[in-house]
Amino acid sequence: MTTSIIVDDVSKTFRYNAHPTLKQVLRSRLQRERTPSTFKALDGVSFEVKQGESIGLMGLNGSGKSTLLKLVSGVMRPDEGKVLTRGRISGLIATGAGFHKELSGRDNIFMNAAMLGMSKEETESKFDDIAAFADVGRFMDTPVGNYSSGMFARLGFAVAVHVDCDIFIADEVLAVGDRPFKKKCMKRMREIRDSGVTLFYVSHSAGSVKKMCNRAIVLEKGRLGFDGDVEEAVKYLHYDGEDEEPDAEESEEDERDEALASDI
Ligand SMILES: Nc1ncnc2c1ncn2[C@@H]1O[C@H](COP(=O)(O)OP(=O)(O)OP(=O)(O)O)[C@@H](O)[C@H]1O
Repeated sequence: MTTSIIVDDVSKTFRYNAHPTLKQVLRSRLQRERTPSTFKALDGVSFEVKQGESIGLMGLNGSGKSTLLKLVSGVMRPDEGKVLTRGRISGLIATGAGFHKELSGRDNIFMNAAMLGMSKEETESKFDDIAAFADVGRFMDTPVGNYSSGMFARLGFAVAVHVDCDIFIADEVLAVGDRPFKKKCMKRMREIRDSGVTLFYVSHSAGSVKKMCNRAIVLEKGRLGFDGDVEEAVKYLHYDGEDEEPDAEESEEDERDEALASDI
């Protein structure tokens, strides 16, 4: 099987406060603070993905999932290590990313599609399908600055799922959007997965990862905690003593996802 993604010993460092005020700088000097100003959001992460694998990316808040996806999609570069990908990448990394608030939904579809590598002709030929998927109705010609967060997600996801790609990245897909839209997204992602596209799917819900993915990667404070079978990954996360409270939320979310998945 062809290799789709190689992540080789990747690290990414951020500053805690990239733009401190003069007052903050002076205070920290006067108090001779020795707190570190940087931290590693990703620390020596390595794995390989074969074409057609569906990966569930899991981990607690702030563990580095979105950062990893940004590196895989090329939105960011690693400070150390390398990321190699094969083929065209599509997906939704952050709701509303790449949208111009003053432009209408229609104009943003063309602009977003161009950013994902689609020609104007290709977008024109798929426009009706994209608009039907987004289902924002008469708001299509309204500036997207007036859209709700759910409408943003609809538009972004509608464009992303109509790109012929080799790797599909889905972050925050189910975080916004109403139930019918989530259902539509899950169904479409399954179709994308079944067509042989490599799927990278971020979720806090064990239920939807089990349904959608054949492998799971768990990040823990920027490090690779687990890489392998989805069921094992879920057990691994539940055995983590820090996760008592989220377990309860997760089971509620799981129930909703179970219901969604069985609806499909
Ligand atoms: N551009 C940035 N500048 C500074 N810190 C950042 C930046 N992007 C992410 N971080 C920090 O890096 C860490 C990892 O963030 P990331 O968004 O990758 O986590 P996550 O696992 O996706 O979290 P969540 O589940 O909450 O979405 C967090 O502490 C976050 O505050």
